[in-house]
Amino acid sequence: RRLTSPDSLHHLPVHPLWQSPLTIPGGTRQSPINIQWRDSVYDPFLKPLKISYDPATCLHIWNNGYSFLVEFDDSTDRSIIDGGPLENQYRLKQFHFHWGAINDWGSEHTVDCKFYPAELHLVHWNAVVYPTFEEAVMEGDGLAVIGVFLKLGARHEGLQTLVDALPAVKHKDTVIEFDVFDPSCLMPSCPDYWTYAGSLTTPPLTESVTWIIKKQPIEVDEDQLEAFRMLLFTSDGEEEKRMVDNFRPLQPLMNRTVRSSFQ
Ligand SMILES: Cc1ccn(O)c(=O)c1
Ligand SMILES: [Zn+2]
Repeated sequence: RRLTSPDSLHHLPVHPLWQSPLTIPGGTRQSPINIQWRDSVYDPFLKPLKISYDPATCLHIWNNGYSFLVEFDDSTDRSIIDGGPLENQYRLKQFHFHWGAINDWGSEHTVDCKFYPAELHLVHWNAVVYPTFEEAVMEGDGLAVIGVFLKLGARHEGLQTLVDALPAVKHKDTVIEFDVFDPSCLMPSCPDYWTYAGSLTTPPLTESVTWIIKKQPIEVDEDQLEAFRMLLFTSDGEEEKRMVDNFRPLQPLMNRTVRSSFQ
């Protein structure tokens, strides 16, 4: 006996993405988490993170209905990261952000329970071991995501070229060409990071991510954060819903240790 017939499902309220299951049954390494600075363990064997991105691999920006993604040509090893906690190199596929309706919250990870107004995620996959991104998403060592906190401060000139393009992707499922951008301009100058084993923060929430969270935030100004907040979750013609608060709630640390690359 089917508990819910297919047509009855259509009458359920539509859940925005991150209000999808808050916890994964049997999940032991979910993300995001609070990083308690004093509980993180310095690991002297952690290497410096090596980043080499080719700006020409940038393809387009698209509003996928829960963030805006800047996607890259990942058919070759032209934009990769290596070193850090990683066993081999990982290919850049896309980067996106999570942010709040106001500056008091918006990041996915917190540091000593402090939220930042936004968080950048640069998503890479293990093309050395897995043939496709889709397969890597299902494997424990499949993905590596660099997290960078955004704090309110000076205008970020590198981010501005991205901000200027956002009005063109206001609505869900809109895309524009964006063919030269070097995401390394979004990296803070300090090399220090925390790292831990976690998951995607959006469905399928698979436990396939080695997280590398930069200790130092980058500064952006109020106008740049406001530009994120004028994007819409909704498609053109639908009742407008501002794209804000697109972050997943904190998940239990369970049996994990956060390592630091610094003392
Ligand atoms: C692959 C993936 C998808 C969504 N988010 O938020 C991530 O950080 C990584
Ligand atoms: Zn993310």
